Amino acid sequence: MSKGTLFDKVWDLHTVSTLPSGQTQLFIGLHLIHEVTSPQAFAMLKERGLSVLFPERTVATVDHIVPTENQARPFGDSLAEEMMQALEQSCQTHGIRFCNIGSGDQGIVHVIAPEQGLTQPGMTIACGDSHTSTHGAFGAIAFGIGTSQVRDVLASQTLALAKLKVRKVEVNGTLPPGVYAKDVILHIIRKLGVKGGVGYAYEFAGSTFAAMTMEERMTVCNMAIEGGARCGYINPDQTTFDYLQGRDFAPKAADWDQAVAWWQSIASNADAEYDDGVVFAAADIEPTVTWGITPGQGIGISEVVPALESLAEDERPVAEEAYRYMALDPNTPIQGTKVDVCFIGSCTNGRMSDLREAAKIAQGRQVAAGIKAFVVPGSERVKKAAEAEGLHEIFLAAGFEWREAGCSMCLAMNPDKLQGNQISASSSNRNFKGRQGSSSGRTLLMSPAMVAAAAIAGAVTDVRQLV
Ligand SMILES: CC(C)[C@H](C(=O)O)[C@@H](O)C(=O)O
Ligand code: SF4
Repeated sequence: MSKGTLFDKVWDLHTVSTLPSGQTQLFIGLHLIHEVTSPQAFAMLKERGLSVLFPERTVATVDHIVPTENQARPFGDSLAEEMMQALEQSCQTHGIRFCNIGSGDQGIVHVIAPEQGLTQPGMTIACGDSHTSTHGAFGAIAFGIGTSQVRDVLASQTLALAKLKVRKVEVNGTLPPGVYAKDVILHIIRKLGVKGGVGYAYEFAGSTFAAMTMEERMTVCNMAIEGGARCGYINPDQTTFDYLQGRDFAPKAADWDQAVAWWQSIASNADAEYDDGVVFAAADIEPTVTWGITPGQGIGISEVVPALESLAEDERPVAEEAYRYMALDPNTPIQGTKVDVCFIGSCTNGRMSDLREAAKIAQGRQVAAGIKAFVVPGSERVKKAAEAEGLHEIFLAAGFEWREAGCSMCLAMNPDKLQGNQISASSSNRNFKGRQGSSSGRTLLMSPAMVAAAAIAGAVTDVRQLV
């Protein structure tokens, strides 16, 4: 087992007891909830006559079902309206802060907690959502949980968990222009596999991550789960502290210095021992695009869809399934693949810097004829900040639609859906079959700048020609 890592330190500090099962009873510092995975948990609580133990440690938002065009209540979709009402009611009953639509604080759960300064180094954070790994960017141990565990956290602020092993995933070097954090994580998942991280926490280390902004680090940690790692993290440093200082829920005055000292102390020791380690070079990473039906089926923009023979034996069945579903042929270039829809948003890439990079590509150019391109800010705050900077005007002038904040076509639990077998270029994190709202819809994952480039060209294109 690893020793002296941030993961070990934070885990040990939050251990309440060792259960007879051998599992750890772990204290959860921050519990984030949304409308999809909480209603049943609240219902289970009610059945047992239990209350929420620490309502002040729970924060709620609504994101998945939010319409990004017409937000008038009741929502057009009665199921969405029902989920919304259930969450509003539960928050009211239990005294939980709810970042509701129009509050100025609403947005995707993994966007709002960091931007409000709720996510801090050394915390344990849980949410009924797999992409909770995002918060690890701050040096928190953050992971997704199921509905019955949401119930457990509501009732006890603790969880019964088995400790993970720690793999150090090192990337060194400077990213070339046109290569982004998204490409780094798609590259890592491609190399280590979508199941490669099962049983592990990924510690992302090395000069490439050290040079990244917090938003870039969030993009990386967000997709740790797509590589099978339940959580991913980056040791807190000056970049982390600078991001946090002055945010609503960040420590203030004398508490700040004390907090920084503590945050520094929980970073992995120089001589920490890991269960495993891998090293990659930033120079080897190209703008990366998925061609298949798992986030691990990615290739560099200059590569061809891999031939079956070039793949490991255990990757072949899903590759064959992917050729059929995606209607893409092995040995053909991914560049030039025609797209129908271009989606910029999600908890992976719906933050300010993502919109800025996409806007740089869109500026002074036009979305190709017949392409539906739209931008969905990750939160109301992101939307407001982007508008203050005039980004919406750049997008609108280029022919993109500019929407309200939410998960939108990342998962299409709202009205934003692909039709038939449309292909989308998407800045989100999952390209599973049917993921974007049509059972035959197809998804190509890439960075937001690459999505903008695809919108302009009407096909998958190398953003490096446009930067
Ligand atoms: C709805 C929710 C449970 C789900 C998740 O856990 O990740 C969703 O956010 C997703 O991205 O598929
Ligand atoms: S944006 Fe997508 S990945 Fe993120 S929480 Fe929403 S549905 Fe899940």
